[in-house]
Amino acid sequence: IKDGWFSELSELWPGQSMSLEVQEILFNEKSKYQNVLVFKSKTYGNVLVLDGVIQCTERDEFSYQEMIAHIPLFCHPNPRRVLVIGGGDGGVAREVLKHEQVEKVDMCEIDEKVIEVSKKYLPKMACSFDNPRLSLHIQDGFDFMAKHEGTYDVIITDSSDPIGPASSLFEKRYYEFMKKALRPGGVLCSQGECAWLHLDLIKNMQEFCRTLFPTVSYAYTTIPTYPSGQIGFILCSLSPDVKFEEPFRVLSEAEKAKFDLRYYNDHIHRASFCLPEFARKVILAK
Ligand SMILES: NCCCCCc1nc2ccccc2[nH]1
Repeated sequence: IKDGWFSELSELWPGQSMSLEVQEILFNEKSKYQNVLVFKSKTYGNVLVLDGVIQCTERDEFSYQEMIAHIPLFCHPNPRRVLVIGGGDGGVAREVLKHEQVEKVDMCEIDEKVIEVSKKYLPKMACSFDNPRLSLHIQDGFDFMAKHEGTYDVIITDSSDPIGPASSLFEKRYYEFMKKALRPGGVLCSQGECAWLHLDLIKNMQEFCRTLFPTVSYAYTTIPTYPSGQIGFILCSLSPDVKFEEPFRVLSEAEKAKFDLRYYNDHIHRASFCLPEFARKVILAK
């Protein structure tokens, strides 16, 4: 942090950097796995940073949390068992629990320091940790996945980036384990980086996913504080009949009111799968 500004620098986005003006540093310590920083920003609320990379801000987190959770959940006819890998801020769990038919959410976060600071400094995201339907596991998601077979209807991988503790979550072996952990008709949705920055990584992941799943697709959302202002999602289904682009279920106006959504709706669901030509021809090429 220099002259009151935080700048996000990473070899994952060379030559560019997002800066946020800092009002106050709230927390800054090394956990067992990474440096954990929380600061109060001038215009984006509290900001969580892991090893110098922005993970979420209070002002725009809803875009990512709603889309990574509701795109897969509204594509499944009756999701009862859900697994969230990562997402220590609790935002994804908050969104998943809005679905009443979900009986149990298992959440696996490797770094309990992330949960601790989220509860303290990101209360609107960490609001579901005491939900009786949520079961929290402080564990490496890769190891957790290897121990669960035929259990989950939906698996959401809300990981940080491939550099650091989440690197194993971007490998084919992890997707092989997720395939085993899913129930018939199961779907998965993973943090899928950015087409402006990581097209080769996305292409490679889509290719190995196609060797494992009959249905594979890619969507993205706009979010000011992630590099290049957007982030994507990798979607896979064990069912060959799923059409991710068309929500299987659409909420009534009454149900919509209860979900209190600020980003997700069925229109943006469909639109999020429309890719610009430079990305479509690489990512969706069979
Ligand atoms: N450079 C884009 C990073 C995307 C990060 C998404 C994300 N945000 C998180 C917050 C807490 C724990 C895990 C998380 N994963």
